[in-house]
Amino acid sequence: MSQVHLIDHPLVQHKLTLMRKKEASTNSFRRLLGELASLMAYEVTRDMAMQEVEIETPLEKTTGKVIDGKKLVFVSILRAGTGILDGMLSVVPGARVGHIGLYRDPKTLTAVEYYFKMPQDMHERDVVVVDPMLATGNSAIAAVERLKELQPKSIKFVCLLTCPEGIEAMQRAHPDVPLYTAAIDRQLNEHGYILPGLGDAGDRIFGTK
Ligand SMILES: O=P(O)(O)OC[C@H]1O[C@H](OP(=O)(O)OP(=O)(O)O)[C@H](O)[C@@H]1O
Ligand SMILES: O=c1cc[nH]c(=O)[nH]1
Ligand SMILES: [Mg+2]
Repeated sequence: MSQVHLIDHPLVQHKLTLMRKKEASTNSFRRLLGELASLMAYEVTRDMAMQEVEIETPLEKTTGKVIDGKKLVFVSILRAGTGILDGMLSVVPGARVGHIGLYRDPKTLTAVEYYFKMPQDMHERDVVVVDPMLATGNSAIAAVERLKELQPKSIKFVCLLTCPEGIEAMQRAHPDVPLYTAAIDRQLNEHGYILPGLGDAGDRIFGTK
């Protein structure tokens, strides 16, 4: 069973509440998502591998620890993943980036792939997949399935919001992939939207509705 990390830090919860409000403008929704993603990056990268390097301060030689950001790949599920990606990159600017284009068929709610581009040597890399919403789980499950074909060292999944149905589906399909989320909402509605949720994440980030 995959671990579920609920990131309930007060700053994260505060920003999420502002984002949920229907009157939040595209501008503030996008800014808040970026800020939230930077905060979530702290939790997600907590166990990142470090290496010791020799450095010199103005006073003497010493050693310090650094991360190897290049081994980390953020994989954004288009479109809405872009909103999280920017915030994560502001904290780990050296990370590589992959993109998977997926949209949900509105009738069947299955994920349809339209784009896939990853960095090379994925088998040497730790992957963090980002998408604000884990609803039915179909998109996340399809994205992780595709990534597993490339045999990365590890895969984590980060979202802003999920629900019991999404967690259960992901745990059934990919029990080895830990989930990070800022909230677990009540349920899905009949159109596969999370309740109370925040609406359509892609439309709210890009102002397309
Ligand atoms: O768990 P699921 O039921 O698959 O739903 C979640 C997916 O739905 C949204 O994308 P959408 O299909 O709206 O595409 P978009 O990002 O291009 O708007 C969201 O960003 C996820 O990718
Ligand atoms: O509530 C939801 C569910 C899927 N995708 C969204 O953008 N919002
Ligand atoms: Mg959408």
